[in-house]
Order: sequence, then structure tokens, then C-alpha cells
Amino acid sequence: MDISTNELAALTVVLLATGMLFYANSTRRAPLPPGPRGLPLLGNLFQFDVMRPYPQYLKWAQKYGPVFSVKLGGQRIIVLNSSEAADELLATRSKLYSSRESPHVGFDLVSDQQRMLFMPYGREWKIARKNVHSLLGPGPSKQMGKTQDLESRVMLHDLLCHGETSITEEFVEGPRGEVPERHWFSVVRRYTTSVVMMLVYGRRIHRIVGDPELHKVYDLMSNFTHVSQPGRYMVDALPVLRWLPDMLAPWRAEGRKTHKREMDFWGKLFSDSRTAFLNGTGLNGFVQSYLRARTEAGLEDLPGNGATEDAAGWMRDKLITYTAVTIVEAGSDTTSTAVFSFVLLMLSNPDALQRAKEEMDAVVGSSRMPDWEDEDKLPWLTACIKETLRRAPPAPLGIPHKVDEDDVYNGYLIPKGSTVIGNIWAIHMDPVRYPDPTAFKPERFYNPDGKLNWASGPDTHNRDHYIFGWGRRFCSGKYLAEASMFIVLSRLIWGFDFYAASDPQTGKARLPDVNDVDTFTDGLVTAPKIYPVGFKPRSEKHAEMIKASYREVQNDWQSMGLAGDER
Ligand code: HEM
Repeated sequence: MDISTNELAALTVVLLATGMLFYANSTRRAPLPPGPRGLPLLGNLFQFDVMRPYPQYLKWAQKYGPVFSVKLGGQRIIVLNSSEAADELLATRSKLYSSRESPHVGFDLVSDQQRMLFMPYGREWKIARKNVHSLLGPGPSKQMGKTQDLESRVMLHDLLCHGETSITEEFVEGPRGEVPERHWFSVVRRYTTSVVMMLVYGRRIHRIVGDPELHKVYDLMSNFTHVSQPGRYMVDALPVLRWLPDMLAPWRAEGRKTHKREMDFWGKLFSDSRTAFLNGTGLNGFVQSYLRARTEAGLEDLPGNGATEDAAGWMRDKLITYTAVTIVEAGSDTTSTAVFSFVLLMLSNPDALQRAKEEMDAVVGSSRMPDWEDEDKLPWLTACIKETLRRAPPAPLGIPHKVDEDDVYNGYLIPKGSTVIGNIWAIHMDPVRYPDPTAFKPERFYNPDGKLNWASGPDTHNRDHYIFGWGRRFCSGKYLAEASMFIVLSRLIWGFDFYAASDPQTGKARLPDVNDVDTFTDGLVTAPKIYPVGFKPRSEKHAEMIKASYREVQNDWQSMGLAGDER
């Protein structure tokens, strides 16, 4: 049979169309993943604590399997509870699964759509992400090693001065996780926040008590994690409510007010950086470097949102402001949470702590403090850090992704527009992957040959844990975070005997129970609530070295043109 070119083309079109139709139908025919039955309109909104969903999500994972589906009002949420499902969808198919369900209040109103963390997958996000990566990739993040070294020495000195303060004084955490400034948590938070402030603005946090910036950063961050928790506002779940007039939509005024508060603070840090750059008065951070490069490209003034339309895609002022905010927010609370959990888990497991001290004494001894080159020689400490991150992931549900197209996984439909959550908590509690998952067992990661492999990168076949998320949205700050955890925790183990408060009646250690969800805050980042710990130098020699090192660091700050510490 002879077929003309036109007939061949027509046949091809018909076959393609039939194929597409068949695919579309089969996609539509696939059932949704199983899940708990909900109410009309409201879905499963009132069946779990939306501010702390991970315990209920684990129960549903155990009941429904690796993928289940719930609805929050109009919002479909697909929860991936096995590493296979999460790796396949969020990493292997990441082209489809890299968007975000940007919360209306947290993103549109509070962030004026400029906060990278919640940006949908698209050009603006790619531009912001590229710039962040140039700062935080494996090579560039190494340049922060000196700051991390110096700031961690200051932290040791602060713990020395702190001693038993948080055991002897009565402290109460604020209703939204506010930490009293003389509590040991503040000592750690000063470290993590100062590191990211240096990175972004080239300025330090040089006080713990009475530092207006430290307070403001945490105040704004805590507010933001609360407003952006999925389910926090009905309007996030029911978009139709966006049409309500102002008098029936109190979240609108609240969101705009919060945006103004954010801009009063973050906007000022941006303009300070700009002034410093224009006056040539030091302050070398991401914002200044970016403004310098932009000015050299002839774009000194670029107010407004988003990026230029040309191929260079220069970020305008507000996008720079909020990209900087994202780095500070994403980098400070998460890292300090990991430190608080490490101390809690080590105190709850004294044998593991003792072994870490013995390893430290054998490798480092008492005549110097640990440094970067010791990392490979402290495999037990590394295993304890990894096990902390597995047992108490700072963000147990990560940051939810969103799928851009209908997709099918294991015969189930994943509808376009669904929020897709990689359930880090359920994966870390999987007894097949991690036998006896609620126990703290650093030996599961222990590699006695001393070869250090963090195995937390995007390689899905080689991962210890999932705290940094997946695929194209994978945490940009992993290298900086791991370096901070190593330098801070190795020096803590080296320099201090830390201990829990004891019950005056029984004499037993008074430690929060890691198995009790109430030990942790709610919100996207789940940190231990404040708990008392005392810090005693391991010997007079250790104490003297810590003091001497603190004095030296002050000279470093001075020679770098930075604010010295005020205590
Ligand atoms: C222990 C510490 C940390 C944890 C547990 C953590 C966790 C996460 C998680 C779960 C995500 C979302 C990943 C996803 O969507 O799949 C994320 C994103 C991000 N992280 Fe981290 N992070 C940590 C430290 C840091 C640090 C130190 C920085 C920077 C200084 C940082 C910067 C970012 C940024 C910029 C994103 C946004 C990625 C995007 O939306 O494209 N993180 N992080």
C-alpha cells in the first residue's frame, strides 16, 4: 500500500492524539491514594492538629502505606511516607514536583511574593536559587570556615560564663517559642544567627543580652513559621475566601501589617548594606557583593519586585531583600535546633556521650581544641550527629512541594496542583530502614575506618537521613549546616561536661522526654522547648584555653573591621 507524505503525517497526528487521549484517560481513571474520609468542603481539616501534623501523619502512614491523601478544605495533600516514594517523585521526577503551594497569607501578603522558600517553580525562583547556590555551594561555603571557627570560640566562652545560669534561674518560654535571653539556648542562637548575618550582610551579632537584632530576627522568624504552617488560615485552604471584603477577612490586615514589620527590619538591613557599599565602608556580605556586581553592570537603582526581564535576570531590590531573609531564616533556627536536640539526646544517652568524650580525648587531647582537620578522625561524634538528625529532624515534614501536572505513581493519581509532602518523620521512623527507630543508636551510622561520609546529599541511593529535603528544592545550606554542627558540637564535647538539672526531691536528672511530642515546639521547625543544662569546663586547662582563645578572637574581629563582643 502506497501512503503519501500527507497521509503519513495525518496518521501520525491521529496516533499521537489517540495515545495522548488514552494517557489522559488512564491518568484520570487512576484512583487517588487511600486516606482518611473527610467532611464535605472541610475535608480532613479538623482531624489532626494542623500546627503539629507529623504524629498523626505517622499513624496514617502506618495505616494507609507509603502514599496517602488528605484534604485541607480545597487543598489536596499527598503524603509520601517511604524513601522509595519520596525519592521517586521528589527527586527522580523533580521536574514536575518542585513547585510550592505558596500560602496566601505567608507568601502573597506577608512576603509580597518575594520569599524564595515559598516561591513557585519558575524563573524568579531559579534566579534567586542560582544566586544562593553561588554563595552556599560546596566550594563557596568553605569560605565561611573562618567565621564559623571564630564564632564557635566565642560560643565556648559564652557557655563558660553561662555555667549553671539556666539551672539556677527560673526561665519561661514565651507563648510563641520566645527564648529568654540569658538561657543557654540564646548562646547557641547567637552563634547560628551571627554566622548567617555575616554571610548575608557582613555584620555580626556581638551581644546576647540586649541585642535588638537577635531578638528581632527570632521574633520575625517565629511569626513567619506560624503564619505559613499549612492549615493555619482557612483562606490558605479555601481560596474562595480571598474574595471576602476586608471587614470579613482579618488575615488581610494582619498579613499586611506583618509585611510592614518585616520590611521595617529586613528593608533597613538591605538599605544599610547599600549605604555601606556606596560609601565603601566595609560590610562584605552577599547583599553588598550583589549590589556591587549589579552596579558594575550599570544597574545601580533597581527598585521593585522580581528580576529584570533580560537574559542576565538581575534581582531587583525587594527580591534581594527577601533572598537574604530566606538565607537568614533557613540557616539559623534549623541549625540551632539540631544543636539543642543533640544535647538532649546525648544527655538522655550517657553511654553515647561518654564514648564521644573518650574519642575526643584520644584524638585531640587537652592541649588544643578540635579543628576542621579532625573531622575525619572523630567518626563516633559524626555518627552521633547523624543519629540526632535522624531521631529529631528539625523540620519533620520538610517544606511541602507542589506538583505541576497530573501524574501517576504505583497506580495512584497524584492530581496536578496537589501539595506533596516528603514525610521525613515517617521515613526516619521506618523500622525496616532503621531497626528500633525510636532508640538513639549512633552505631547504625558508625564507620570505624574513620572515613567521613555525611551521605545527606541529593544522591537517593546513599543517604543517612532526609532532613535536607529533595530534588531541585534540596536545602541550599547543607554544607554550611554540617560544618557548623561539626565545629560547634566537637568543641562542646571537647570543652565541657554538660549536665541536666536534677530533681531536688529524687536527685534524678530532670530532662524532657524525647518521646513526648510536647517536648518540642510546633510549626514548620520543631525544636526542643527550652530545658535547663549546666556547663562546666572539663578542666582548668580547658577553661584557660577557652578564655585565651576568646581574647585572640577579639583581635581577629578588630583586624577584620568587625564589631567585637560585648558581654
Ligand atoms: C540543620 C540545618 C538545616 C535543615 C534541617 C534544613 C532543612 C531544609 C529543608 C527541609 C528545606 C526544604 C527542602 C525541600 O523543599 O525539599 C530547606 C531549604 C532551604 N534551606 Fe535549609 N536546612 C538547614 C540549614 C540551612 C542553612 C544553614 C542554610 C543557609 C545558610 C539553608 C538554606 C536553605 C535555603 C535557601 C532553602 C530553600 C530552597 C528552595 O526553596 O529552593 N538551610 N532546608
